[in-house]
This record gives sequence, C-alpha cells and structure tokens, in this order.
Amino acid sequence: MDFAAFAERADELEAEEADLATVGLVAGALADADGDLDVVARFLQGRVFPGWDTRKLAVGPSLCHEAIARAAGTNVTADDVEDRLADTGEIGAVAASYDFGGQTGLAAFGAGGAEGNGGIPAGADGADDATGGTDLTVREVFESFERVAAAEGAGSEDVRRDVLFGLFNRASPAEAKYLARLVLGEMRVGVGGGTVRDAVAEAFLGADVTTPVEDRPEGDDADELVAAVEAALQVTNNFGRVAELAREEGVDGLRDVSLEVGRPVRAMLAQAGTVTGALAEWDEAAVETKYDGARVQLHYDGEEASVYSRNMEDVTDALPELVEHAETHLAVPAIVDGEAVAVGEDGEPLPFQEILRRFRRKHDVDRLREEVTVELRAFDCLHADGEDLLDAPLTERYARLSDALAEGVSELLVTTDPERIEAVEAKALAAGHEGIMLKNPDSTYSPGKRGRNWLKRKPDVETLDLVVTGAEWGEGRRANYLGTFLLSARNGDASGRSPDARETGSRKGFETIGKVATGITDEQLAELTELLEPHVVREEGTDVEIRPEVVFEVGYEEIQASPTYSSGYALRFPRFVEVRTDKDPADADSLERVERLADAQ
Ligand SMILES: Nc1ncnc2c1ncn2[C@@H]1O[C@H](COP(=O)(O)OP(=O)(O)OP(=O)(O)O)[C@@H](O)[C@H]1O
Repeated sequence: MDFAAFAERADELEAEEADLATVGLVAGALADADGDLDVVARFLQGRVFPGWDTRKLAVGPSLCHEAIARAAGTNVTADDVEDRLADTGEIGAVAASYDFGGQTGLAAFGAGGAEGNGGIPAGADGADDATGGTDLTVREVFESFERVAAAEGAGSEDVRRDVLFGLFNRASPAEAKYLARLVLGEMRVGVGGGTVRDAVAEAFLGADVTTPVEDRPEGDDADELVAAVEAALQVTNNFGRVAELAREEGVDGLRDVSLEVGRPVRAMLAQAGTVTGALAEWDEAAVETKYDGARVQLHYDGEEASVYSRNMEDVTDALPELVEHAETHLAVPAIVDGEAVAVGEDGEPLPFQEILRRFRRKHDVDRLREEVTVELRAFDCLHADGEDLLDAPLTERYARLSDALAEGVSELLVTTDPERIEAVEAKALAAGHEGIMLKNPDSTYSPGKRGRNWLKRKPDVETLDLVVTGAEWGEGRRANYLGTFLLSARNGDASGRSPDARETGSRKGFETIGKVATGITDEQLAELTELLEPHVVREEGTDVEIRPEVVFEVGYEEIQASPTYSSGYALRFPRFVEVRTDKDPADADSLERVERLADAQ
C-alpha cells in the first residue's frame, strides 16, 4: 500500500466520530492493504511492532524534531519545529506544515549507501506524483522503522536521525503528518485494539459488525466471529498475524493458533474484591499470597529461558536468577506466570522499589544482584510440554505448574471457608506481604483482561495509578523543578478515543482528575523533573502540558464529584506514592474504576 493511501485513510478516520463507521473505515483499509496487511493493522493503532515484539523505536521528541527540521531545509532548526509545536500542540500538524520537497536525491543523505540512507531505493527523488502523494510505501516506512529500532551503540543516534530524515525528506505534507505521529506513538485517529479486532471480523470473516446490534438479523454470528478474533489476539498478541490468518484461513485458521514459547502473552489482571464477594460469586475460592513484587512471565523452551515484564519487555538479562531458576527447576518447556520478588538476607520480602531497581538494569547486573536478591513466586502456567492451557481451569493450570516446576511455586488453597481465607491473609500480612489474591478456581486464563475472576485484597487504603498529563513549574527555591503534577485517568480504550474526548479537550482518551504536590521530597522533585521534561509538549507561563507517558501511584482520602476536572471527579488530599515505571499509560487506572471507587465510598 502506498503510504499516501494510508495517510488518506488515516485522515478519514480522524474526521469520523461514530464508532461503527470507524470500524467500517478500518475494515476497508484492511481489505485494501494487500501484502501490507500486518503493518497497516498496527500502524492504524499507532503501533509499529507487534505486541510480543520487544523492539522499540527509541526516538524521543527532540530527535524527531531534528529530523523534521533537517528535512525541512537548511534554514529550519529544531527550535523552529518546537516553536510551531508550541503553537499547534500537535506534531502531525507541525510536520504537515513544512514543504519537504527542497532536498531531493541521494546527495542529500551525505553518507549514501543502503545502510546510511534510510533505505531509500536509488532513484527515489521525493517528487510528488499526480495524486499529491509520493512513491513512499507502507512497507518502506516499516522497514525504515526497523532500521531505527536496530540502531545500537556509538553513532546509533545519528543512524536514527538519518533514517528519519530520509523518510521525512521524501514525504508529502499529508504523509509527514502520519510519519511524525507514528514515530512518536501518537496516531490520534481513534483506532484502538477493539476497533481493529471488529474490523478484522468485518473485513475477512463476513461478520456484520457495523450494523447496530438491535438491527442485526436473528441468528447473527458477528459476536461469535469477533470472539474468535479476540481469542486469537490473546494467544498471538499480534494484530498483523491475526488479520492475515483471518484473511487467508478464515475462522478455522484463527481457532488453530497456539502460544509460542519465547513470545510473551499479555498478563491476566485483577480487580479489587472482598472475601464475602468472592465466596458469594463462586462456590469455592482459591486463595494465595499477593506478593509485592513485579509481574514476570518466564518462557522456557527446554534449554533456554527468557523473562518478560508485565509490559512484555524482555528483561532476561536483568534477572539472571530467574533464568537460572527456570533452567534448573523446570522439567518441561513451559510458559510460567508469576511475581519476581526482592528478598533481603534473612529471606524477608523487600519493598517493591527494590525489585524495580533490578528490573530495568542493563549494566552492573552482577553487582546489583549481590545487593538485592530476586526470587520467583510462580502462580500460573499458560503452557506446559507442548500444550496450551489458557482454556483450562485455574486448578488444572496450577496442578500443571506444580508438576512442571520443582521450586518457587506459590501456595494455593481452595476453600469455601472464610475463616481459612482470613488465616491465609493474616499469615501473609504478618510475613510482610501486600495482601491476598482470591481467584475463581474454575476460571480460564484471559490475557490482558482485568476481569472478576482474579480479585486482590489489600488492607491498605486503595491507591490510584494515574497518568501525568501536565505540571507546573515551582516557585522560589523550587523554580527549576516541576512541582505540581496534573493527573489523568484513562478513559475507554487507551489507544483509542474517549467517547467525548473532542468535547472535553481531553488528550487521547485521558481525563484529568486532580493535581498532586504533596508527598514529594526535593530529591524526588529533581528526579521527576528529569523524568518528565522530555515529554513536555508545550508551556504557557508556569503551566506545562505533558505527553501521557509516565504513571504515578497516588493515595487520596476521598474521590469527590467535581466540575473542575474533565473526568467529573477530583481527589481529596492526593499524595504522591511512587512512579510506576512498570506501567504504561494503557495500564493506568480507568475512569470506570474511579467511578466504581467513588460509588463504593
Ligand atoms: N499470587 C498472585 N497472583 C496473581 N497476581 C499476583 C500474585 N501476587 C502478586 N501479584 C501481583 O498482583 C497483580 C494483580 O493486581 P493488578 O492486576 O491489579 O495489578 P496492578 O495494577 O499492578 O496492581 P497492584 O498495584 O495492586 O500491584 C499482578 O499483576 C501481580 O503482579
């Protein structure tokens, strides 16, 4: 597919408000994507790589601004790009405002050659064709992004800048708009995972998803077909592959997909719950300790193990103990779900921050390993000895886990007796753990779902994980630090658009809910400023707008209805707890949860 055609589709999507019509437009784009189906299915969502793929573009706003400036001509600087950004607030509009036609031909790339020129085929001259687009294709854009992601070591920043420059240099304004948005992960066309899932069913399985449910004929199988796409997505974590399978092999092909050791699966998540609630809902409850660590998924192919974080990042090198644990104690190839906990010398659990220190570590792993020991507490098994277990009940998965893993399996008690559950809780808290997990013994494993089959019970007051979308510069002694942070809850599909995002002026499905300035030391302010400054989108006086990238955990006394913020709620006495570096904005708490918590007060 030509990138110009992709950009045209994206413009149509951006202008479309209605959800069903959006699905129809996406279905049309997928049907026309031909050999680029995999890439188009991801690009429409602003994703460059499949979910299981741990590659990242690693391009910050400033590098992107530099590439745009260079392509825009010798008299344009990154500062000019940033000035325009401050005016428009949106990088796509800024990129589209330049005429990149000025520098054409390979001479503009200096180094030239296949590696250094951004993958531009010889003879490409960036000239617009009759349709106003260029000869840039979706595939070429993706391959250039692959080169950006692959750049490593000394000079890698230059390679990334060169490749991006090469792309912008060839782009028409309409194309540049979406290049810039893709590079910075902000497609803003309102297409989330759910939309692409429905569109795949519509385009390739003959499901009538775009007709409102009440108007569909009796016996309509659209929901069933959508469910088949969803199930295949859960297993593969790969929109591109699922779209291709649906197109080539139909629903049977989707039903045949299986997990692959070495490709991370989205983690099943929990909601807050109570013992009485759990026992009322299920006949029996499975109860175990809720460990205060970080989620890990261990993949073992029979010889080697790899470890993935909750966000499916490859953290194998940072956690050698877990690799050794899997390689020593796993009897069969398996995918194991669990928590990585930090323990002190006496075996007592250490706080959550200690494990985070280890998690993202690239250097000095061995030295840090001596200071903080990491251990596995495995609680689930998604695959064992060639067999996928997602559809098996929890008790069976746990039995398979216990058979496969000789050590490090969390203890699970299945009971109808609330007193026995309370005893487990008392023991867990006495040992310094966070609380307990209550699980439905009959439930299947639903990747990426925060359903009611896993409930967490923590005695501490609830906290919220909120996205920082703004800040204010401090005053006096703190003038060089961002001091007050504007927080937002996720609204709807984080990668999509909230139903009323356009009216409330909220950012890409995030609704503001309050500001936090309490609970932060001077030292933390400096760290937070350093962390957030690269994500500043624009500034006005002391007010700063921040791209949704960073998640804060905050405590509060009460959630109140309030017209001040776009969520319709405000937090009373919000207090900063910590930065959740293990969470993306898509993992932040939703407005729906805020509503539930507010109702339950
Ligand atoms: N025995 C256990 N079973 C399942 N999850 C556990 C267990 N012990 C600890 N956990 C952790 O608890 C989390 C479940 O809570 P949830 O899905 O709400 O994640 P979260 O948003 O990170 O929550 P929290 O901030 O409370 O840890 C899991 O992601 C996992 O990291």
